[in-house]
Amino acid sequence: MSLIRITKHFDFETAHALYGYDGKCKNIHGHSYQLYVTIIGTPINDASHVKNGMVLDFGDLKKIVKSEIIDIFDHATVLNASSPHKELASKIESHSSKVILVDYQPTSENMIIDFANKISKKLPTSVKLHSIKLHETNNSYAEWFASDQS
Ligand SMILES: Nc1nc2c(c(=O)[nH]1)N=C([C@H](O)[C@H](O)COP(=O)(O)OP(=O)(O)OP(=O)(O)O)CN2
Ligand SMILES: [Zn+2]
Repeated sequence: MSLIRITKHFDFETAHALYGYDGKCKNIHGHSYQLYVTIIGTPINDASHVKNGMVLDFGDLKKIVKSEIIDIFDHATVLNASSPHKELASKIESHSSKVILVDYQPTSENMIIDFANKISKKLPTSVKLHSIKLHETNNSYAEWFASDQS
C-alpha cells in the first residue's frame, strides 16, 4: 500500500489590510493569491470502484476548496475584526461590497491556518491534508504542513 500525495492549484483575487502594520500593507490593497492544496492517501485499488486508482478525485478536492475558500475569499476584502477595521467593514458592506471579517490579522500565515482548518474538516476520512502553500505574491508565500503541527 503506497501513500501518495496529490495537489490542486487555485487562484483567487483578494484585498486585505494589515491594521497597525508598520509598512505599506496597512493600506487596503490586493493580491492575486495562489493556493496549492496537497492531500495524502492510498489510491483506491478496486476495479469495480468508479474512482479506482485515485486517492481522491481531483474534482472532489476542487469542490471542497472552492466552496470552503475560493467562493468566499475571491474578490472579497478581508479585514481584522479585532481592530477598528471592523467599522470600516460595515461601511464597505453597506455599499454592497463583499467583506470578510476574520478574527485574526489577515497575513498569509494566519490565512493559511484558517484555510487548513476549513479544508481538513471537509475531507473524507480516507485522506488527510498533507500541506498547503499560499503565495501572496510571486516571491512571498507561507506553508502549512500537517507534520509540523503538534
Ligand atoms: N510574514 C509576512 N510578512 C508580510 C505579509 C505577510 O502576510 N506575512 N504581508 C505583507 C503585505 O500584505 C504585502 O502586500 C506583501 O509584502 P511583500 O512581499 O513585502 O510585498 P512587496 O511587493 O513589497 O515585495 P517585493 O519583494 O519587495 O516586491 C507584508 N509582509
Ligand atoms: Zn498584502
